[in-house]
Amino acid sequence: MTTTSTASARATRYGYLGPEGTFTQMALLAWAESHGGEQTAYGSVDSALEALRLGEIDAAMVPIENSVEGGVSATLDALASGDPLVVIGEVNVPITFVLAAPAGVALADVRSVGTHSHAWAQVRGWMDANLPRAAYIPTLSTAAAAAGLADGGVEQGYDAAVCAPIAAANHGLEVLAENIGDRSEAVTRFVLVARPGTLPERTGADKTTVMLFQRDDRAGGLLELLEQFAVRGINMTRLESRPTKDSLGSYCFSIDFEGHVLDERVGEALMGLKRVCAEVRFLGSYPREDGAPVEVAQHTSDADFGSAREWLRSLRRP
Ligand SMILES: O=C(O)C(=O)C[C@]1(C(=O)O)C=C[C@@H](O)C=C1
Repeated sequence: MTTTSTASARATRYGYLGPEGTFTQMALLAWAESHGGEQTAYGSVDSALEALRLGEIDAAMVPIENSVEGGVSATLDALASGDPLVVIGEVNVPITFVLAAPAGVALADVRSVGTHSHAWAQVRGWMDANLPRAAYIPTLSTAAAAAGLADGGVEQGYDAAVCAPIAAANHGLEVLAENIGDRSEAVTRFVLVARPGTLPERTGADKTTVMLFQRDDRAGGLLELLEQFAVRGINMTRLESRPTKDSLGSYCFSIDFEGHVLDERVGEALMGLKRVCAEVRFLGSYPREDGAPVEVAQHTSDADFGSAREWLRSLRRP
């Protein structure tokens, strides 16, 4: 765990998936440009979120979703259980990978490659074409893979690392190949997570994240959840199922959707979900990074919900 301070008076204490040189740190540095703060690197998503739950830090930056490989299970699972946490912001980072190795190692010498599982999934095509026999060694982050090579790397059990260019430079590694990602436009979305008690203001360009646990397994059960969004004109931006870990075939659903808990249609949808689900874990409402305003579907504005509620009140108290 390493701490770097970038601001003065009562700095916010941020944690991130480290060590230095991860894409997660890039996300936090982008956030810190406008928010300042003190930064502490943790070895895993779990340890960063544990430190947050224990109050050692005020917020943690963690990866949640990649445009090529999808959801980051470690983050989704850590948010689904344990003391509640909420997302208060998001940062999208374009992903560029290099293959790096200590001086003297040539591409032809590489028999094994260390990196994070999400990074490996994004360079699989390049590996098949260029190092088809290389063994994959999983590491806790791309920067941890680079750090493991810094002292020769023999005991790490791999010859080269897939990492960000900055991680290769930080550890004095040589770049054997650049831009090895299979999709040049790959992006990872990171979320800044805090303890409950902070609700970012409604901006009109917001997202909300929830984790839904069903009451029972029956035909139409998922449809019942989804129609809570559909009938209120709410657009989902991510939907994933994760095992509840209780038994085989038991799943919960991690969902991001457009809108803020203070929007009437979102409030109504959350109440609908609360009625039909065994548990609704509210994981925060926060501004979208791209600032794209939510398109409010016909008959689903705050005014529409407000006048319908007034009408009902008039019927109940004639
Ligand atoms: O290992 C890192 O550098 C990370 O920040 C983690 C992570 C991820 O979990 O997806 C972030 C971005 C890349 O897609 C690969 C790995």
